[in-house]
Amino acid sequence: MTFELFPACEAALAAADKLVASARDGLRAHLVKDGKLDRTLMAEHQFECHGLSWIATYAETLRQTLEWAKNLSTEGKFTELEELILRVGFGEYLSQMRGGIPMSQGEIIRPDAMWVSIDDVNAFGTEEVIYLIETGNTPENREKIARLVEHSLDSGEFGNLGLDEMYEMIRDQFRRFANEEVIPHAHGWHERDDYIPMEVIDKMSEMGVFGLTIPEQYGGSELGKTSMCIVSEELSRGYIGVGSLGTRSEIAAELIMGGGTEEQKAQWLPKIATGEILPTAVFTEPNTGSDLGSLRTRAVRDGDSYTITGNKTWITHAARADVMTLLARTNPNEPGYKGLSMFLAEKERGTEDNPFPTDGMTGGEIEVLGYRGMKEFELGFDGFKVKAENLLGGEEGNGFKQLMVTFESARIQTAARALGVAQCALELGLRYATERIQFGQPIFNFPRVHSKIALAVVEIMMTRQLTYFAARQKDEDKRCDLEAGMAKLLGARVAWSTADNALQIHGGNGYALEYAISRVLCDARILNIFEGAAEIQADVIARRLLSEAGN
Ligand SMILES: Cc1cc2nc3c(=O)[nH]c(=O)nc-3n(C[C@H](O)[C@H](O)[C@H](O)COP(=O)(O)OP(=O)(O)OC[C@H]3O[C@@H](n4cnc5c(N)ncnc54)[C@H](O)[C@@H]3O)c2cc1C
Repeated sequence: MTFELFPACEAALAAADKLVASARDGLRAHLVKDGKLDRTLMAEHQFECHGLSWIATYAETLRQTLEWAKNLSTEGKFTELEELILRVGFGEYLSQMRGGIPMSQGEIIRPDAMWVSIDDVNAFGTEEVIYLIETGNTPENREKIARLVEHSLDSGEFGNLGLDEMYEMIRDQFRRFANEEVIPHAHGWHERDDYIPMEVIDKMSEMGVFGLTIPEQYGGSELGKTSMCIVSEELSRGYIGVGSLGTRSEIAAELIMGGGTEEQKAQWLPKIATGEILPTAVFTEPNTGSDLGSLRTRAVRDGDSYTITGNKTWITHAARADVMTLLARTNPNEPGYKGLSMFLAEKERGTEDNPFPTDGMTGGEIEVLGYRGMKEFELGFDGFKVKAENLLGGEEGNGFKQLMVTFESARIQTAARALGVAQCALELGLRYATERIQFGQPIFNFPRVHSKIALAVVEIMMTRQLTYFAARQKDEDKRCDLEAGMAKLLGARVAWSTADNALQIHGGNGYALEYAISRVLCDARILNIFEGAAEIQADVIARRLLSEAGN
């Protein structure tokens, strides 16, 4: 049977939503005690709960992909490539929802594991779902996509992103910047473990990267999160380190906007917006990563200052930063989140020879696989002073709450960085596949090679639409923690799988340090770890989905 494409996708989406509801109900039937979600039971059944997060993420991704396609169609811009992306994307994700979704390599979640009844699994197999699965991710469609993007390296056209003119202009500007100022140098910076040169950061300041989302009143461009996504993706396509330079400014600005006093906003935001001061985010400790609520670094009030004592680790760009958004415990009698406060801790910018010149603070570099260009440090604080006026919001005990307000933006931005890394890997894989000759022809001609390219084109576009959706929600002041978490979760997986597949396309050369894809693989790996590790992200999403349905 043949169906009209959009109505078939609508019907399949309705079936997908029912499957998600069935998984959620199945889980709740096992995890709710006395009408309340039992956290201990939830922890015991983490695999199943995280499965719910993944199928819900797939359903939301399909919804946003269909919205994108319909909007393009209305504007007369729905060409063969976008139609193929929609077809392959729906076919593949529906098929995985029925048969099993990879939460990580080897961890496949299937409906029956979430107590979805066999009847509900069968009900998911509607005529439209079967039609889309059978006609979607076929070898013919993958080859057509591959042929349509085969010569797209110069134009950067891998399907219409669905952006309006203003966003396209921003994208163009940053794409050119990445092509000219970043890509030619990125691999050298990585190989030598160099800092990204200050001249590059200065140019980014001039282009307004650090003040993109800061209100005009404080010297920013007040452009919103969609612009932030576009800029972060294009810069990260050049190099993840460059795309991540804005992350700390974004976190600091969000913290100050959300929790700062008027004086703090006036003092800090204009300088962050212009790039005059570079912030760093100081949260993680040697014994405290995902479980931030138990962190131990102490801040003790002593007249008009606080004295900080403790150890932090994994602090990105710490030496070159001018201010630290530092989370510390002000109330030792309150062991959880409530005892934490956030500080805007000033420090002197370090140099290569003297990275940590400020009194009361020491640091040592952590050597890393990828994500270089800013360097990572462990920090020691012993008698380090912060002015009392630099307690964020002027009131103790709000640090974790203030940080939580920034999670949505930070996750959207990280999803965008993941998309940039994935796009970079896709382009490297495509270039190599079209240039490398084996058995008398470009390896691109072999289905197992061009399929990898085609599926990357599809998944990147779908994840992009989910990320843009979260950004739009944020711009409209709507709660979007769920969508932001989903975009981050999926984006990190797509970045990793695309980088891994692109390296595979390079064969042995991909394993050589001199080839850029070796770096991109290492860069992609971090995305599943920071800004909420994949397991934590899935847990947060599951908790929200399971709680929403009842208590
Ligand atoms: C390159 C890099 C840069 C970073 N930059 C910064 C920075 O600038 N500032 C900063 O403060 N921090 C930074 N971090 C730290 C980062 O945020 C943490 O690594 C992250 O929060 C995870 O914490 P952890 O490493 O202690 O892992 P852990 O929390 O020990 O987790 C280890 C593993 O166990 C899993 N796990 C933990 N708890 C659970 C659970 N309840 N259920 C299921 N699985 C669980 C995790 O998902 C993970 O896979 C950076 C880290 C890296 C590697």
